[in-house]
Amino acid sequence: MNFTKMQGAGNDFIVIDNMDNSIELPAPLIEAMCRPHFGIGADGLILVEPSESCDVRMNYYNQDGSIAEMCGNGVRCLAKYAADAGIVDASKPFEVETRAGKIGVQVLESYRGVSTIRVSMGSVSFETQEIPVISDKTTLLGEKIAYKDQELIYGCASMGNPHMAVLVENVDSFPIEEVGPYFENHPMFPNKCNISFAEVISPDSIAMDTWERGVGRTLACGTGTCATVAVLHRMGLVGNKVHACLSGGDLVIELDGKTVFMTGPAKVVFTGTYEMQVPNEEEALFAALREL
Ligand SMILES: N[C@@H](CCC[C@H](N)C(=O)O)C(=O)O
Repeated sequence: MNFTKMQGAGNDFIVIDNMDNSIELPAPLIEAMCRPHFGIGADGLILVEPSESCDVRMNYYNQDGSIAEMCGNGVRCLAKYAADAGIVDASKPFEVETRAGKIGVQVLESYRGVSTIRVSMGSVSFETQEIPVISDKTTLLGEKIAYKDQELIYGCASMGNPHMAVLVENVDSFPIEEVGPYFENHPMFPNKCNISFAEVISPDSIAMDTWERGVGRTLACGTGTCATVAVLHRMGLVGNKVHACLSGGDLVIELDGKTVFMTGPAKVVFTGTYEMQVPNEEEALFAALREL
């Protein structure tokens, strides 16, 4: 199977052309392809598909093979792929269909293989029912929650997928690997949750990292950054244009009412062919074949 490996701010994806709708990938096969060291290795897998309502469709899967409604860094990579392959005319803005709705995309510039892409990410929602998060309250913004002997301040938001933003004093020393999975699988989140840890540096600058649902710690999360900036803005901690410094790169987030815009990079890393019959992956392959 031919694929293109791409990354946006260090969040990496296997991108596969499915414009003829001929490819259906069972979850165990996606997991095998994304598995670091044994597979191609990626945080997620994107099938580039035709759309009836937009210029192109993003069919997104997490590293563990689970479906996600939306991926911010992934949509920039898909946009670059579609532009480079001539699937869309990138000289003007275009639209991408996702499970979270229509996303507006504009390729701002391409320089030395890196495209800078501005994405209209749609509306943020703070409604607990929409996120979803189980609570008596209609929104959770600036709430306190206990973790072991600590009291953490957090807020929740949806960018089509669920997010919890936790305020931390120092993102580099915070035990993300421990706290991330605890909240990802917390009973308050019926669909699990992406957990971002944010340090406010100034009203227009934050440092953050995300523990992603279905993946683990990643170098950047686009929807997580949008949700976190929106939560921090509602808590009065940042303005409406914020520079986010993530482990894998930087994103700029702008808020216009409830609409969120994200600007960041997208790059092709390499192209290749995935050999399906690798001995170490026999079990995953058999499981995948059983599902076909
Ligand atoms: N990396 C992404 C988010 C991918 C989906 C997420 N793990 C989920 O399950 O919702 C991004 O850049 O937004």
